[in-house]
Amino acid sequence: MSAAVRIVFLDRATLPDFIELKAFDFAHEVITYDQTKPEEVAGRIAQAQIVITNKVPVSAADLARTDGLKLVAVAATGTNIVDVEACRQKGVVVTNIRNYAVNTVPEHTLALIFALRRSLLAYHLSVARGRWAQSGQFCYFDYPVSDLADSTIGIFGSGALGSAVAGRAQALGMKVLFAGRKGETAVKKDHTPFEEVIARADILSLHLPLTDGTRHMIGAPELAQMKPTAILINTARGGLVDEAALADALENGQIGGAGFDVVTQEPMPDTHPFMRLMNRSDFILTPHVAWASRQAIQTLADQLVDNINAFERGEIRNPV
Ligand SMILES: NC(=O)C1=CN([C@@H]2O[C@H](COP(=O)(O)OP(=O)(O)OC[C@H]3O[C@@H](n4cnc5c(N)ncnc54)[C@H](O)[C@@H]3O)[C@@H](O)[C@H]2O)C=CC1
Ligand SMILES: O=C(O)C(=O)CO
Repeated sequence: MSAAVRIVFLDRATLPDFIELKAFDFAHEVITYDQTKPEEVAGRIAQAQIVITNKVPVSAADLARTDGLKLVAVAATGTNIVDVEACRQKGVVVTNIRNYAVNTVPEHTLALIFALRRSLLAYHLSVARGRWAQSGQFCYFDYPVSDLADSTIGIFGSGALGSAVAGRAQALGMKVLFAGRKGETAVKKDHTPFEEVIARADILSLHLPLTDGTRHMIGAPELAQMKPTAILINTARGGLVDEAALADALENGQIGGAGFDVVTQEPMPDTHPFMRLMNRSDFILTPHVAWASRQAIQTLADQLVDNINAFERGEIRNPV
């Protein structure tokens, strides 16, 4: 009989308790940790053959101490927490989860867009403060309200999520511009040069991975080129935007608003520049829950186990 494969799950608590993991169909033992601190990773994965991580970083130094590790199965689409190159050098396969969020992230993206374009939070809070009762008429106009129809959305990243947002935007009567890569002169078919999208879009929405090439792709120069009424939506990854520059741009009235689901350091520390923005009516922040519909998380969990079972049969699904 072959020895049981040791699977170490570093952050099970990033999947809610109501999510059930399907059975692994090979001889195995699972060691489950709810959470793992960065300094605990190396020790916990040293004797594992398979590591599951959602958001716990796995660095080259952590990999150096492993003996027999075959697979890092990322329980997410974004793999920026894993040193993929170091894995490649050690012959460790990295896989991710794909297409599970094609409803939940676009719906969350649109929710942020609707909320900002119609000042939903600002109106709700002003009603709570008694403003409606004091207004003397059936409505009041303290905050801007704009239709989405006939507006232009610039989408950065034309993969599964960018395309799914585009389809919904078109159904709402919006004009869609897919942005070319920053600094690229020859732009792909059906794409518009990066700088042109920055300048023309009423709504800019990010749907691309965090890499060395995309880090701070939206910084002070790009914010300065945006329309003063434009809003920036980031449901992709913290780090794509220079967050200090964004806070300044909102405070200086340089752009129209921002809706974020992700920040560079999660959980977000109290010292983060976004904490300055939390009482503004043109800013909304959610705590990385765009992916978190019940349906999407179950799909993710099922695909995670399917990928690992396939790997043990010799089939590599979703290699990164
Ligand atoms: N907030 C949340 O809960 C979630 C966030 N995400 C994030 O969304 C990102 C996108 O997810 P998917 O669309 O499923 O991935 P995907 O791999 O289908 O699409 C990513 C697209 O970005 C493009 N891209 C890569 N580098 C680029 C660059 N420098 N410039 C322009 N385009 C570039 C790729 O060619 C690809 O078309 C993930 O990498 C992840 O970080 C994903 C799921 C949930
Ligand atoms: O799938 C992803 O990349 C997410 O951010 C959700 O964990």
